[in-house]
Amino acid sequence: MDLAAEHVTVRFGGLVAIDDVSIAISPGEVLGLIGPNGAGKTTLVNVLAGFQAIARGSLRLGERSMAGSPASSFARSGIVRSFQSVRLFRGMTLSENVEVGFVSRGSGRQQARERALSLLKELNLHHKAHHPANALSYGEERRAGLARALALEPRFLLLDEPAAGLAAAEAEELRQTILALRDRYGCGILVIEHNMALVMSLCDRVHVIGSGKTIAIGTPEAVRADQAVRAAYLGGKELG
Ligand SMILES: Nc1ncnc2c1ncn2[C@@H]1O[C@H](COP(=O)(O)OP(=O)(O)OP(=O)(O)O)[C@@H](O)[C@H]1O
Repeated sequence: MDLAAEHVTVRFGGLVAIDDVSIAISPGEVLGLIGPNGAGKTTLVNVLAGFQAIARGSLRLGERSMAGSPASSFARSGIVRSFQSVRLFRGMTLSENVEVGFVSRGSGRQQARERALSLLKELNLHHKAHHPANALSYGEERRAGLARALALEPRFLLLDEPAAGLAAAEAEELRQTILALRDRYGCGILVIEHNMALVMSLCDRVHVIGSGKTIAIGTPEAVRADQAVRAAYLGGKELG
């Protein structure tokens, strides 16, 4: 069951932020969404997560039309979006932050606690489980954001620049974590990311947009070699 936007257009007043774009994510794949600043990446992810109304086009999860449904209905269907800045509940422990997600999906308190601890272990954060959420390092906070998103049991996980601000070693750790989570949970993962080395090594496919339009869709190798991508996206420079 794919999550797909077809021929979608989004306008902000007179500005066409997304112009007839079709994008699809399949379960179990990691799809990169790249493009220069202002290309429309965040807007497109907001469309897929149900946070942004569309002027034209369609949106579906499998056979089910999602356009016009409230954001809560996207979340209930397993479409989970993470934000660039992690919004943890600061007055709670890390574990409690994750438990909230499991409880919202119907787990009892005890089960939520067990599942939170097991997830934190997978993300190499169990040593911080009972620390206040405001006592995490930057890298830990980013992984905590991932834990929070995973506690919502996503079928599709939409990640907005998960590696922003991470050092190379932390970005590599994040890459391995994302792939392990994909393999374990089988969810489709869309990643907006400016770190090209990470995009090229993490993604099964890459969707490139510029000025609200699709420039190319393909494997990392195909996209890296694409003349239109080089010209429009990087002014002819080598990608990655
Ligand atoms: N709420 C809004 N109101 C008006 N214009 C908006 C709004 N959100 C985005 N835009 C405009 O739409 C275009 C696409 O923005 P968007 O944030 O989706 O791009 P992006 O590719 O995510 O950029 P970045 O890489 O800088 O985050 C930009 O021209 C932006 O200024």
